[in-house]
Amino acid sequence: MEAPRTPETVIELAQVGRTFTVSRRTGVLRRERRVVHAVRDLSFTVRAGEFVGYLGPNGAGKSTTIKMLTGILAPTAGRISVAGLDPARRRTALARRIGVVFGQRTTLWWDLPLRDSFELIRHLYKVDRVRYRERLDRLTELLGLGEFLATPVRQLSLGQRMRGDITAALLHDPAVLVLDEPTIGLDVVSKAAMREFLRDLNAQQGTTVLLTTHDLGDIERLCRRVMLIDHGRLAFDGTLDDLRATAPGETSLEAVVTRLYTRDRLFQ
Ligand SMILES: Nc1ncnc2c1ncn2[C@@H]1O[C@H](COP(=O)(O)OP(=O)(O)OP(=O)(O)O)[C@@H](O)[C@H]1O
Repeated sequence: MEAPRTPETVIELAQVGRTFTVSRRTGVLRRERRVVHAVRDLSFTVRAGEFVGYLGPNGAGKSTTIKMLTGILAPTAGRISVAGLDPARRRTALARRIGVVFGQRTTLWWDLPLRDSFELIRHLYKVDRVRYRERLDRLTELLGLGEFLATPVRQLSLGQRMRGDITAALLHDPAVLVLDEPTIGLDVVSKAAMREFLRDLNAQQGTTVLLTTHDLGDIERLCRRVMLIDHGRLAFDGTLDDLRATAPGETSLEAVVTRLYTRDRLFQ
């Protein structure tokens, strides 16, 4: 009998660190320089087809990690590989293999109709015209984009814009999708639809998803695995059940996570 194949590793971080040097004025002619460790000694792997939640309190280092995974920031220590590439050195090549959505800001062209933004993205990523057409039709149907494809992005509601951003991130059929607060500000119906879409994408197409969110409903409904980062370090990595088991007696995930966030300190 053949041994089951272990899915390949698509994201790998080995002892990754990222520091920022900040300076502040402490007197008329004096400045004090301070080194901020946004991420320290961070190591983890994500395998193809996983749906991983990446949690942490404000300032924990989530955005810094995502920026390093997508090549926007280079690490100051350690090694990163995403889809077999070093993100900071191979940013353009990586862009063809991953999709990224920042819930707080759009990657679409503000003044252009949604359809034209997609067409520009097709050119940027050199997506074959026939495959692009098929994919756009499919995403239009799944995300209900039809009625506002001709609308300029600036006139879209937040929920419509978010569906546009998700489509833009998926047009080139990436193997990895990185989501930074994709449901922020969405109403309950739009949020449920977005979650259902993401769950199907992962289950049916095997797209690997790394999701950062402060919405624990996203985590409960989507993620089998959860990583928790605190002060730039990995504080927890396990299944949702493992996470619940860290705080026996707590019934809600919110209470469990609150306990972990505040275990050692409050607002340090
Ligand atoms: N460009 C920068 N210059 C200086 N310090 C920075 C910079 N970017 C991030 N930091 C610091 O690094 C730490 C981690 O920030 P990061 O934005 O990664 O946190 P986060 O987990 O995404 O927080 P939030 O949930 O509030 O978005 C914080 O202390 C932050 O002030």
